[in-house]
Amino acid sequence: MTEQHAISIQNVSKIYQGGKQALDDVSFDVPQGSIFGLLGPNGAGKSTLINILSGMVMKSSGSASIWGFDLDADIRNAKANIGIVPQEIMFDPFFTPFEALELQAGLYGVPKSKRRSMELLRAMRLEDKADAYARTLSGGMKRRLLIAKAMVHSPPVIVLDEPTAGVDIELRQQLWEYVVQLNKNGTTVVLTTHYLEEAEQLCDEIAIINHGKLIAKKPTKELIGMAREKAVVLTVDKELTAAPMHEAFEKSELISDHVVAITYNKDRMNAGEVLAAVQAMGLAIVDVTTKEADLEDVFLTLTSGASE
Ligand SMILES: Nc1ncnc2c1ncn2[C@@H]1O[C@H](COP(=O)(O)OP(=O)(O)OP(=O)(O)O)[C@@H](O)[C@H]1O
Repeated sequence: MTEQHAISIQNVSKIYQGGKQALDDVSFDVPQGSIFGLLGPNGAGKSTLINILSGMVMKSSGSASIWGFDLDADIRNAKANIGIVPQEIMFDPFFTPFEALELQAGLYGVPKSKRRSMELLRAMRLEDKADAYARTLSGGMKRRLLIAKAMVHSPPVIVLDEPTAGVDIELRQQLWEYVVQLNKNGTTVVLTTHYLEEAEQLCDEIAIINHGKLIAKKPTKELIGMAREKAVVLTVDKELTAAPMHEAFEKSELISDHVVAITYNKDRMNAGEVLAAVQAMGLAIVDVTTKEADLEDVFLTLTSGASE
């Protein structure tokens, strides 16, 4: 058994009945101890991949292992080492949160002495709802209960599929704080999210899937470094009737009479050269702000480029 990867995915493909190819030869590893982001536009294949890991969807080919246990050869141990928080909220409405956790722990064969239902409810700030019916919980509370459910068997890897979809900002912040805490305590966290800003802040490493294919997998900082386009916003001394254009600029847009936003390719020129080109057009520069690339830029560039 190899222990260096929390999850290893090798050449995994999935073709659903009816012929839809949701995953096409996807391979990547999730390092132990990381917070790993799995990003992609709607329908990219993220849920399919997560459902394969949870055993809910059968892959068509390839192999995968969790904490070193092969999904095909040793599904029991593979499952024992992962906790999956699904995208959809599903509960038996007649159980209380405490009962739901006890039941889940029972399903995983966690002995009574090792159960930590109250501890998990406290961590998810649900202790005062321990004995309420699940159907009386708010959407955010249900989502937190789902996270607690995925943790009953103390798995070293937890996967959160869009955990903050439809959750208000304050609660999102709380959920992420808990995720960070969980990770600090040694749990490897894999998450899918549409909120690129959150992925950028939280994740050590990010994989991007588009149309079933892995199109990037890098440490977050490197991925952001892949953005080629940078922008400067210049305030000039003269009133502008048209945006100053130069063949080396990617784009030039008039923001107001005196302000122009210029996008350039950082491989072709630097900010100094952009300023020099504008000055050479007879304009004096009064003020400059630069815009750093973020994950959103990279994401859009990669996902639009790979769609052909
Ligand atoms: N059971 C199924 N049968 C046939 N096609 C499916 C099935 N489940 C998903 N698909 C298709 O496979 C593709 C990938 O879907 P998947 O749900 O994995 O994407 P996703 O990246 O998780 O998207 P989202 O962010 O919207 O959840 C989509 O085109 C989807 O319509």
